[in-house]
Amino acid sequence: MPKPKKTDSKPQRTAPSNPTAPDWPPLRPLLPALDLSLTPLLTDQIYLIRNFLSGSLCKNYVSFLASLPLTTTPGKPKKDEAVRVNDRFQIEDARFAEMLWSGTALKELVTERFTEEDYNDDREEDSRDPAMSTELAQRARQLWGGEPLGLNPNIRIYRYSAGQFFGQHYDESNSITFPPSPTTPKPTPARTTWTLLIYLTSCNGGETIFYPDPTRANPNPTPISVPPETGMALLHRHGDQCMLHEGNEVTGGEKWVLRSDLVVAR
Ligand SMILES: O=C(O)CCC(=O)C(=O)O
Ligand SMILES: [Fe+2]
Repeated sequence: MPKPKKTDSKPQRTAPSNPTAPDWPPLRPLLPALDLSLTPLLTDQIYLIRNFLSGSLCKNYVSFLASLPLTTTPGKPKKDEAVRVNDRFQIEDARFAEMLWSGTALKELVTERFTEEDYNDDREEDSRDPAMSTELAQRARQLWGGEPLGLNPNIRIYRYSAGQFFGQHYDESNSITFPPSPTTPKPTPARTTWTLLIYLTSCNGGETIFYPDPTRANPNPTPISVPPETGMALLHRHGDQCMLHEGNEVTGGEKWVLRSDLVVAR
């Protein structure tokens, strides 16, 4: 097995909305937020939101993204970088990050509906109780590694065609200055704690595969394989507690992914 590498090792500062940012299509149609849920695949490590974006929205996005100037990542990585072969587009776009956070179910799921108990019928009564909402905020900070502010304006688009892949690696946490947003009117010291992947297509192969650390009790744990599913979002913990993972080789069709990160206050 090749030595796992780190990615995104350079610290980055966020910039305000980029004037050269793409004219992103609206995030519509969307499924009603109440029909969506944050489902644990591995508690405290990997969560899924099925149908986070609708099929028609994904289709529309893929045709739009295909018109952007994607560049092929060379197969020869810099020292200490994971081997990755895909076509990418990267942009600092705080406005789009805010659109993805507040203009979808994400903000509500991450800040209010992230535990099984919160799906019960008493939810509305609970959230009106100040003691309950303090407890909820405390539990959110525990799971997400701090108070969730939004998404990393560093937006990355990946296209993997047949034969392309992203080798085994860990995702690093980055310190950023979170730009002013409706919830945080001033620039706020922040850091990324979870990776957000949104699959815009299904394909053959291309699974995101996570490798749990071997333990004494389980020296040979089964890898956790997530096949790309149109419109599904995946959140996984990164930084110190990141699991080793990879984007398996695509064997048929195209895998399109939109990547950002969850940002919390420092
Ligand atoms: O494309 C994938 O399945 C994985 C992408 C990934 O690991 C990353 O963006 O860091
Ligand atoms: Fe990764």
